[in-house]
Amino acid sequence: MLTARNITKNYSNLHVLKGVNITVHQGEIVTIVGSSGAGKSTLLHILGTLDTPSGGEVWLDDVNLTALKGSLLADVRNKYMGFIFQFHHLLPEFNALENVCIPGFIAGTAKSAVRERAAFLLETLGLKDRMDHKPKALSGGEQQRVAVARALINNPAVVMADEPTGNLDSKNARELHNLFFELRDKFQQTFIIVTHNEELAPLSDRQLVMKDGRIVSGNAEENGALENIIVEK
Ligand SMILES: Nc1ncnc2c1ncn2[C@@H]1O[C@H](COP(=O)(O)OP(=O)(O)OP(=O)(O)O)[C@@H](O)[C@H]1O
Repeated sequence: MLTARNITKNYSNLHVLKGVNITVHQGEIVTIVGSSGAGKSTLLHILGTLDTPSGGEVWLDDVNLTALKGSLLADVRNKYMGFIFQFHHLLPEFNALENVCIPGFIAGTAKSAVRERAAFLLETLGLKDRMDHKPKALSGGEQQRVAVARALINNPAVVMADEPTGNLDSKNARELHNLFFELRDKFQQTFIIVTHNEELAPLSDRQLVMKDGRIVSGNAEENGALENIIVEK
């Protein structure tokens, strides 16, 4: 579904990504782990079209995302990708329901349909009684669940999460991880998650380990190791 081919990223003579290949399938939760500075966030941002690679291509099904520019790229990103960051980035002047609706309104979907889906998602995420609260009246875990609902509003092909539980205590982090697995099981939702969390990574469907700008394990298809593919499935 999402395929990255030979991705490189250079900042003048700093080679941050050195030829990364990835294929992510629908309904998979893929985690990207590795030491600080290995290139995880850079890779996630490139996969999510938030950053451009120096070389290589990112494809979503049969669309070459790397070739898209300007408002077309923004439209495709808003419609097919959801994002969750370490800090929720909810807009303080809007309540939970309104925050979740915003990417749906930007996508041009009928307002009533967006509101209905936002309410459904917030209810699914256990926030039925919190929909009209502004972010500052929500706990950290609740704020992050609103951010998850916002990421899901346009029914994205893939959700990219960069340290989504990095700012949560262990109980709230565990609850959010369980939510990702529920969303995968119920809706076949695909996630790519950069994480340092030692509980989440081993539970994911596939753990890609990055070292010094390369994926060094977890990428059975890249390595062509049939036995790894069989173990994973
Ligand atoms: N805009 C930039 N300009 C120059 N160097 C950058 C830029 N963005 C990232 N880097 C460098 O690229 C390398 C990889 O950064 P990246 O944030 O992808 O690492 P990471 O694996 O996500 O690390 P962490 O776990 O600490 O978040 C680092 O050496 C970083 O300093």
